[in-house]
Amino acid sequence: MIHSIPNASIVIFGATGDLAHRKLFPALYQLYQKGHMKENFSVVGVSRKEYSHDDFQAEVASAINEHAPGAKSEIVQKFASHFYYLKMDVTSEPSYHELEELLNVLDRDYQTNGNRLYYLAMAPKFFGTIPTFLKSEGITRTEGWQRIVIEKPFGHDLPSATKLNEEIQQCFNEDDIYRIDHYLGKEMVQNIQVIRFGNAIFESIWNNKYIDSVQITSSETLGVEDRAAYYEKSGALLDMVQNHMLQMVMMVAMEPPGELKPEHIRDEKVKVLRSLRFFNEEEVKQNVVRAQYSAGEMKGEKVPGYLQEENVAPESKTETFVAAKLFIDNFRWTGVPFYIRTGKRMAVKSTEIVIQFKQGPMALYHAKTEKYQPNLLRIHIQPDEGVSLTLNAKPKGDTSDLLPIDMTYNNKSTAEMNSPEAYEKLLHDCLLGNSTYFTRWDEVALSWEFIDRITKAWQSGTGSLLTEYTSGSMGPIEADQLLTADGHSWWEPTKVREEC
Ligand SMILES: NC(=O)C1=CN([C@@H]2O[C@H](COP(=O)(O)OP(=O)(O)OC[C@H]3O[C@@H](n4cnc5c(N)ncnc54)[C@H](OP(=O)(O)O)[C@@H]3O)[C@@H](O)[C@H]2O)C=CC1
Ligand SMILES: O=C1O[C@H](COP(=O)(O)O)[C@@H](O)[C@H](O)[C@H]1O
Repeated sequence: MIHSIPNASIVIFGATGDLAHRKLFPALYQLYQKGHMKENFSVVGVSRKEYSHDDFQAEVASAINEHAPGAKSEIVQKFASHFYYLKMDVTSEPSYHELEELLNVLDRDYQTNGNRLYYLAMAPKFFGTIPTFLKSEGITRTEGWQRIVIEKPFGHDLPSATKLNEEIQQCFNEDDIYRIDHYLGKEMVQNIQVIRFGNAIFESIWNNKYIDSVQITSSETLGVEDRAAYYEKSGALLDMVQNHMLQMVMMVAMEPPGELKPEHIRDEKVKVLRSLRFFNEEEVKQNVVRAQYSAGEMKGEKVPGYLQEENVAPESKTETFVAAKLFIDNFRWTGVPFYIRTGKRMAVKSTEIVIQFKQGPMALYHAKTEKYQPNLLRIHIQPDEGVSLTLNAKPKGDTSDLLPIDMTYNNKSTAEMNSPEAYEKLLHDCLLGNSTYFTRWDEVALSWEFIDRITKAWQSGTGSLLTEYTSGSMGPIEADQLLTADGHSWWEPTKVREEC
């Protein structure tokens, strides 16, 4: 449900950066032009570059025109007039006094009641420093609420994430810490709950008695682009699996919450991680595949391999693709493999969840034909948003053959990725104090514990070896073998099927 956002000041640390320009300004703009933000708000952009307030407002307007197509210029101008700029090095204590002075003026001018949201759109090395100074310099000491949004990556392993968390928790209460995972803001990721718990026909068969296996694919066509400095250290495991992929697993596998309250939902999600089988080194080798893209062709154009990309070490062992077979050892899911895969430079940009149902007890029809397909429920996260259900029917006419048919609901079909919308939803929730779709510390800690075992096995050399896949493919053969060993195969994302 959409509510009006309370009066507040928003401080964006890293306001000249990529995230602020491509996602945050457009997301705030959408909230404003839809009327969810009234006039009583201010946004302070912070970074080290030299800008006047006017320059910054012009920059914000231009980012919105570029990244929010169709924005109306008079609304953009009015919206941008709420923006202020402070040149500040976040590591320098004295500059926080200037920030406080500016915020005090804005609190008064916009009657914000001292409500403040701090968004850390900065490199992770600053995630501990900023909250520490915000508290020590008294900026968080106002009458209103104080909330902080932390971008990813939240640490690079469990010890670093724990240390960071301790630093932040010394300055903000857990309830006021919003660890963002933008996949949780995606329309269809949020819809998983409704599809499951709002439809008796699904919830009653959502278990190992009726479900054969689950597949989650998030494939990208882009390569590492200009992010090698970050990506070389993270790879696909830390960049996508630790957060987005595990979040989707939790949403599919969680038990129904007692109530639709943030803590009830987050409690159920975290229970999934408690039941997730944590691999030993041998199990990592058997169940986790890692690979790197080699040169290939995308849309008829030659593209370089990962090792030829700018700022990538010539001998780099960073994985750009991960596939894994996961097990959730609980009453509902024992015996149902969860196959996940994600990678860069793959054939299509697509995120899809496929629930494969078991065959009925007697092969009345499918014994006679190869056209039989198991029933599949596909949840299309992006670029299309929707759900489809594959059934078997009889083709028209005098035949006993089978014809797989799709019943499809398309929520929205757009050429654009829906990330800005995800940020819009999440910013809206955060300004309203709703943390349902933000990650709680216990979720983050458990996901790191799971991931650290994989990293350790890879580093020790006992885990699976790094293999290769051609740019423009759907990943290495080893990822296919992970499934064929169980008599399964990857269901092609809908986009690939359409393009064939
Ligand atoms: N970009 C994206 O699509 C995504 C980004 N993220 C995360 O968001 C965060 C920001 O990413 P992104 O915007 O791409 O990063 P950028 O490198 O584009 O921006 C970093 C920002 O930090 C500012 N900055 C750097 N050092 C200081 C300092 N000492 N004091 C004040 N400001 C400083 C820079 O401005 P200046 O140099 O002027 O000081 C710039 O505004 C990262 O944690 C990233 O992992 C997460 C998901 C997606
Ligand atoms: O967090 C990240 O996500 C993007 C993919 O997001 P999407 O919304 O476009 O699917 C990924 O490209 C990036 O490497 C990662 O840091």
